[in-house]
Amino acid sequence: MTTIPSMIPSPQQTKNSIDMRPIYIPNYIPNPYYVRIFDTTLRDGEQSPGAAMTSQEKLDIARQLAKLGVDVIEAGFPCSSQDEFKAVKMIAEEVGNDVDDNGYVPVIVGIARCNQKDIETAWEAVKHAMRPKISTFIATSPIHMEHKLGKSKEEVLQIACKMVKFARNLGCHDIQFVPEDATRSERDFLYQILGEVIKAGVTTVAIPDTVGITMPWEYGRLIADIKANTPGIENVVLSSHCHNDLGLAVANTLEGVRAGARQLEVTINGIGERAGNASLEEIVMALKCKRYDQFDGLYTGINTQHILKTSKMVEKYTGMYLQPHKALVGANAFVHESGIHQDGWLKHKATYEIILPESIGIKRSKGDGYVLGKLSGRAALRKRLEELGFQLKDDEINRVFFNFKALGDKKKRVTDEDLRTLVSNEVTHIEPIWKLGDLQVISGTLGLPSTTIRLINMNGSTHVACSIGQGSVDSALKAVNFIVKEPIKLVEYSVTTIKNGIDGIVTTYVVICRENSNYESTSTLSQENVHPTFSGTAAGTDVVVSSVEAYIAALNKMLGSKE
Ligand SMILES: CC(=O)SCCNC(=O)CCNC(=O)[C@H](O)C(C)(C)COP(=O)(O)OP(=O)(O)OC[C@H]1O[C@@H](n2cnc3c(N)ncnc32)[C@H](O)[C@@H]1OP(=O)(O)O
Ligand SMILES: CC(C)C(=O)C(=O)O
Ligand SMILES: [Mg+2]
Repeated sequence: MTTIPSMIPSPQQTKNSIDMRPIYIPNYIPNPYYVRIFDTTLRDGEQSPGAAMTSQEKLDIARQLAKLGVDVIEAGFPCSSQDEFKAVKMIAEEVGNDVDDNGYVPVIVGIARCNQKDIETAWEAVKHAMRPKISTFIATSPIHMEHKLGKSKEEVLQIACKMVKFARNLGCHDIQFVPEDATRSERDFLYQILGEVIKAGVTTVAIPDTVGITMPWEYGRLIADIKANTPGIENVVLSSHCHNDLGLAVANTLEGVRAGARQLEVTINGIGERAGNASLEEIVMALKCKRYDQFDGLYTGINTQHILKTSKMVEKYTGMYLQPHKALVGANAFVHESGIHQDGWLKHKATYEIILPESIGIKRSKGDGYVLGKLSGRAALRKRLEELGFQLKDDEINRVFFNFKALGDKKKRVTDEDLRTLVSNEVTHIEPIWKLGDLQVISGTLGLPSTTIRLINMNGSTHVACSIGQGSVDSALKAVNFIVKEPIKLVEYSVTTIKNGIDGIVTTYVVICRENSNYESTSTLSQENVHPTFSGTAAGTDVVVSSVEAYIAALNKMLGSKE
């Protein structure tokens, strides 16, 4: 066992030598403020239903995990299949020997049950790494020992010690022992078995909350109790391994580290068996955010700039897609929609953002960071309009804002296209060129729907046309097109009912632009090519009439607009 040097740096010294990774000694971390990150995305993460990866994909992720700077990569369960063995071996040979300029190379772990075949296979897979490690586990809770293993406490204790010694005799000197289902195990038995495997030669012991049943304060207490009661515990590194069945994996892990765990077992995006494991990004950023006020100066060696890239890679390879509101790496994690937040954020980012998104590798460009919708306010509307190249006066903003809110009530998002339409509506005050006279629709099961329409031009002339179409509305709009003879492209069409029931009022919203438009302009700020669009709305009890009226309203704006 390594003896502990007497010179331990203070938090202040640690503060000054920020993010220095101490040299790797299996059973001891030379800096008491350093927390090892043990990534198990490729082992427990892959146990997520449907997340299986090929050996090549696992190798790619392992390379990325090394860029992220994890201390330990649990690469897989070598005994589980041939391709899994190959994956772990490739990772050990390649990633496990790729030493960087600072001497960093990740430890490569293969997991094994407490039996000779698993352990031999794991060793064969990892032994070519510079820092190979075997993690061997056996359940210690009454329910698992009785119903799953069919073994007594004495048998489990004896198997565990025998298998640790077996692994050492193979030549493996860095061994982790895991008492599976530790949080439901009897305390005294836990202290006993941990004490015995430490004597048998393990370098780390992990305490898994295998079924995610534990409360944060219970998990913290368990770690503290193990530290206080396990013979020889000071000679090994204590590791936490928490599952998320009650959504507490991260909270439990953080309590674990506060109580003395100095290795944290985590996965990218929090993927893992059932509801997943503690998420690497959440743990690392929580430690970073609250390093001095809550965690006594504890720190990790993670290069946080690689978090987003790693998250995206794992999402893609596992097919485990992130919910938009996933902390830190979800699509909405740094996006603001409500007006009060947007206003604050536009004035000073830290009003609503606790970390710089750039610190986890998010690159923001213009227009990122906020979206417009029903709950947005004038500040964000003005900002986006400016980004799109529109400089509006206050009274114009107020009028656009009124219509913007009305649109927001109908749609989930108000897009840039919508904004351009709202502005074009605001700045064009047009005398109608066409009005609806009459229309008649024939529809049913006998033949195609057809519409006969009469439009009145501003010069007083009337024009009649008839058209068939895919449906009643389609036939009516086509009949309008026959009369007006303009190249119109329908960009958007939506109908909402204000009151349920067949007698309800329908509101129709139509957006059009010129087909093959040459009237393209360039937004001054975004430099995008922009086709002017024109909208119209109408309401009534007849959906076809309402649609035609909305279409004609948009058409009149288009005809009246200047290039
Ligand atoms: C909490 C965890 O995350 S543990 C890790 C879970 N991960 C996995 O299981 C993924 C990889 N697993 C596999 O590919 C397969 O389960 C294999 C290849 C390991 C084993 O397959 P099989 O031999 O067909 O066994 P099967 O999976 O059906 O059953 C597991 C056996 O291991 C035994 N076992 C379970 N845990 C342990 C252990 N830690 N030590 C020794 N034996 C164990 C069980 O009692 C059972 O034995 P039995 O068949 O005598 O009843
Ligand atoms: C086998 C161990 C490490 C585990 O994944 C668990 O108990 O959750
Ligand atoms: Mg687990």
